[in-house]
Amino acid sequence: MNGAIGGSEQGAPLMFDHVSVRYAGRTQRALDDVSVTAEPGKMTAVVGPNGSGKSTLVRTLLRRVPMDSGRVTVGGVDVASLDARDIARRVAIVPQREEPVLPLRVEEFVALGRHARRSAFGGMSADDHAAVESAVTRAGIRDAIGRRTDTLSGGEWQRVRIARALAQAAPVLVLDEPTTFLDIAHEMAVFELLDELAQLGQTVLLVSHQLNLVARFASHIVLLHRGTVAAAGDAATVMRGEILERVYEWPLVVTRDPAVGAPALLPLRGSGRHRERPSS
Ligand SMILES: Nc1ncnc2c1ncn2[C@@H]1O[C@H](COP(=O)(O)OP(=O)(O)OP(=O)(O)O)[C@@H](O)[C@H]1O
Repeated sequence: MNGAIGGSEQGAPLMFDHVSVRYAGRTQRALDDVSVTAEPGKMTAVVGPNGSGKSTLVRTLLRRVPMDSGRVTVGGVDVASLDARDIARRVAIVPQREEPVLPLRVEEFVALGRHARRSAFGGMSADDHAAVESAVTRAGIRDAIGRRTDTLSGGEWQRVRIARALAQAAPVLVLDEPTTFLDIAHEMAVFELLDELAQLGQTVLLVSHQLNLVARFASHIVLLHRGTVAAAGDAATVMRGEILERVYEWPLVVTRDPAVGAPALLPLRGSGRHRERPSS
């Protein structure tokens, strides 16, 4: 990821307000009275073990899950009152999973991010072209231009999907595990890009399993556990050994990231004769 950052939309607060969700056929709620606020100008991260409800929270934004109670607002407007196009003008989402369905070229796929801003029969405007161009540069996918999306590697496809969301130029950017499949350099570049976008005023909500990078970059962290908020706050508040061991059900220590001094998690070998404990 590289290139000039410019023309970012100013963010709007994204609020999940006492949200409860129960999927059909399940006795347990996937989310139980969860409240999360992502503020403009900040990177907010939602973390937690597999199945703790992170993607469900993202899905409530698209109204794709049955909410028992609560509401989700963007800039104070309830998403229940908006149609899909209105939501897409306000929130750009990179979902956790997605396969290239149509045989599109990369630049055509990124241009889909402009859909909500175009008239039904109009072609691409100069603004649309500029937004696609900027997204391609920011996402570092220029080398992939001209290629078909179904020929990309996992990491290339991930970055192309991020580019489509950037092209949307929405005030709120929501990414569900955007660095899966990415190597160290591309993963760091994504975190640095999101940090820059947040500093420019956008609202950035990130779902991630990369706790150590989240601790370095996010200003606000929400730890989900079995559909409830186990901890929320800055890295020092959430990245605590006793909390993380209980939630992840695995022995670990929290140490200091030598580069920046942020809390850093070190999982220990946890079973049988390999069980480790730090020497004190
Ligand atoms: N469509 C569905 N129908 C029934 N249960 C579902 C459905 N989608 C998710 N769940 C359940 O809801 C709970 C939360 O799932 P969710 O996908 O939100 O977790 P997650 O925190 O995103 O997990 P991961 O880290 O594995 O992606 C899990 O128990 C999951 O099995």
